[in-house]
Amino acid sequence: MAQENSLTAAQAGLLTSGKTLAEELERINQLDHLSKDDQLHLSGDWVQTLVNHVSDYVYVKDRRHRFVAANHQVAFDLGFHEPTQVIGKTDIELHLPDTGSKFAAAEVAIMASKEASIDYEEKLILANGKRRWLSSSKFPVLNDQNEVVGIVGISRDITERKKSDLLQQGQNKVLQEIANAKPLQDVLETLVLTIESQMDGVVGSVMLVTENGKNLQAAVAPNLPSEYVDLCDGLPVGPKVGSCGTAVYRRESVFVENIHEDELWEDFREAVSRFEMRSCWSVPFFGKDTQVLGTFGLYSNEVRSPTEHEKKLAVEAARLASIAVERERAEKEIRFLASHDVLTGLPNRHDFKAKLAEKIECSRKTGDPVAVLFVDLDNFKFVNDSFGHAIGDRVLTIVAERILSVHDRRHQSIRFGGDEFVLIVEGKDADKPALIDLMARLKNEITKTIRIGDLSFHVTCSIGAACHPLDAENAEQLLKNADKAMFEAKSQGRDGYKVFENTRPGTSVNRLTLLEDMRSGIAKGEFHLKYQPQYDLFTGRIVGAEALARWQHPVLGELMPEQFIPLAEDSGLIVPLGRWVLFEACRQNREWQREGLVPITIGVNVSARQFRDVGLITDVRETLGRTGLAANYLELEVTESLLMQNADQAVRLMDDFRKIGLKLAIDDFGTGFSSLIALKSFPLTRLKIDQSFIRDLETDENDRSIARAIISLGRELGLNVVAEGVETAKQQAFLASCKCETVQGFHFGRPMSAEKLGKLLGMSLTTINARFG
Ligand SMILES: Nc1nc2c(ncn2[C@@H]2O[C@H](COP(=O)(O)O[C@H]3[C@@H](O)[C@H](n4cnc5c(=O)[nH]c(N)nc54)O[C@@H]3COP(=O)(O)O)[C@@H](O)[C@H]2O)c(=O)[nH]1
Repeated sequence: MAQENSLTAAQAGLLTSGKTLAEELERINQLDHLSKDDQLHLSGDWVQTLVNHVSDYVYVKDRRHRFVAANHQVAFDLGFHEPTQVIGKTDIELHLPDTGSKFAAAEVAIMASKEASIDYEEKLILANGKRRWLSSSKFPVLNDQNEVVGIVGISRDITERKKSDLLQQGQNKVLQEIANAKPLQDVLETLVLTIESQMDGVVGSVMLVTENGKNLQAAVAPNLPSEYVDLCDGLPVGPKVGSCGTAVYRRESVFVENIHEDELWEDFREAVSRFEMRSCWSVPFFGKDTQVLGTFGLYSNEVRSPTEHEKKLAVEAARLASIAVERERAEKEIRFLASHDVLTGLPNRHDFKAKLAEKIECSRKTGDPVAVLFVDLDNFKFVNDSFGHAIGDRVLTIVAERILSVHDRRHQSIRFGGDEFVLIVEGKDADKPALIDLMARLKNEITKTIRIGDLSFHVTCSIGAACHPLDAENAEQLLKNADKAMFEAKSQGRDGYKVFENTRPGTSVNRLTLLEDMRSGIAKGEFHLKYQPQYDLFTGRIVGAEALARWQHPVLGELMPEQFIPLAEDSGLIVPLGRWVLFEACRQNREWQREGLVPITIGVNVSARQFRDVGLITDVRETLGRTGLAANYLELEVTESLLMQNADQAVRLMDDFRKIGLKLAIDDFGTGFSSLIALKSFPLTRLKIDQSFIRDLETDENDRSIARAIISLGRELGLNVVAEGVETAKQQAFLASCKCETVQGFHFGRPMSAEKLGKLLGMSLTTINARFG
């Protein structure tokens, strides 16, 4: 008995601590002396005692779900004082309808199956709106006939654990969504819902700060009334703009306990009076650069401050919001960088064809034309070489800005490559007359003076346009044709514009094809030289000839330098082509000499790209060596602008050429910007007056003055002066009156074959010099 009693007592939790085993046994032995009544109490009520003191809910319900027995915890949490107050009632009567029905449904299933349900989760919302999660185990109670008479159950409140799980899951979900690059809205919504799951009667929102830092924009507020969200959207940031606007302004958390009384809400009190929220707590969040990105707001329907736990949650939420926003911005930045040119900020050629194809598709439906404009800066390398890449970059930025200003950003402008820009023009502006007007405006704007620091200069450009459906069916063709038109504009002397003309189908010039043709054409010997004679104006003798390249294209026929030299210069092919010209001109000149003809100087044009090529001096030396031509019969013609690109280097190279004994002529003199001081330092032998001053000599007094000045300047500097482009006897007479020594032009002879010039050189002076009579 003592044994039984001791077990019963131990089970009832009466084994007291701090006693030795012997003492305990002695104490239990004494229980024998208890009264029968006490013994009854101890043996019967221990269950009741236990049940009433556990924090779990313990209950028995009959077949109709009415409480038959319940412990104190059930009664208290349902708002009663005594368990007897719940007896006879059902969950549907005791809980909100939804919660009550869910309990009943689960118990119906247990009774029907006669199977216990162990440790399953139940969620309930209490009458005060608070949420609870229970872990319940319910057992069917069977009578002797094995019929269900009710259930007995025990439920444990696992709300805290559940919230902690939900928080953990929510945080993981947010981080996963960030890692998976989910849209920002989705991530922020998960975040808000996660935080809301932790608090009763509280809803959240995320407001973002606009790019200019001056306003708030509602990002997400899934459980706030949409009218309220609309009210907040666009609010300014300021010292007294509710909780959020002020938190951003102060760059610190703002916890407003009562929005109906706090002065920060004074200006919005009336507007928010129709909504339920009573307090608002806002925690701003920051980017890595310490700039405020937005704020995490919590609204409670009670007048109160947040608990310490709630504050921590809001701060954690703000931290996650900042990660999400920063990630989104970084991604936007990456996307922007992938599709835009960093220097000018314009879209780059990425996706260009797809975009153009889309516009063409659209134009097919609407019937409106689409045009492509190809803008290419002329001699942009000159800018880079002369002023350095930093200035070159600045020029490109200025050009991009100018392009945008011309059409007021109405058309998509793309930086297509180094110094190439492409515009997609839509609607009425894509009609040909409007296109021409647009190109003229673009050209005028781009060529305006550029001022960077102390520098002041111009860049010119060549523009081509092609239009869908007139000139091309698809995006690729449209771009190609605009490029061709641009190339035509370049070929016609640069600084111009051209609309595509499909006059010679199959034979029109395509830059890329032409480039390939040129590469193979050099190897196949498709190039030849023509020679234009230069005469001594007083003796009538041929004293020199200028070698001028021609290309016998297998399909296009004979091409003039203007049709291929710019492309050769841009592509670098001018170096091998120039090497061939140099060799051929020297070889031919030496051959005339071997034939016993009067020795003359042969002039060879050298472009800027060749001049920069470190191998030029070696090429010249080798050419002279291989052909056997004496250096004083070779003259290199360089342009004024070429010399000025890098005057110091030019002087050094020219000195080297002079040391070999070469002659050096400055071509197109008068069109560039060489200063007289610079001119003095170049070891030149000859000035060639540009054709543009000769053309109008008869009518233009200014041109006459310039020509006269150049001739006298040359004389002063001890240089021979050649007037080129002489077409009339009057021009010849004027030049003679100025004592210009040498002339070249159609009036005396067009560029001709080597054979023809050889014959001229072999003729007697009287025959050939009729014009000098
Ligand atoms: N780097 C290289 N440039 C070259 C080479 N071969 C030619 N060129 C350059 O191409 C430009 C055009 O040359 P071309 O079409 O041959 O024209 C020359 C003459 O035909 C023309 N000319 C001569 N006299 C007259 C005239 O009385 N009237 C008139 N309208 N044109 C005339 O002028 C061109 C020669 O000019 P210039 O070179 O300035 O002396 C030309 O600029 C060549 O430089 C090459 O191999 N490499």
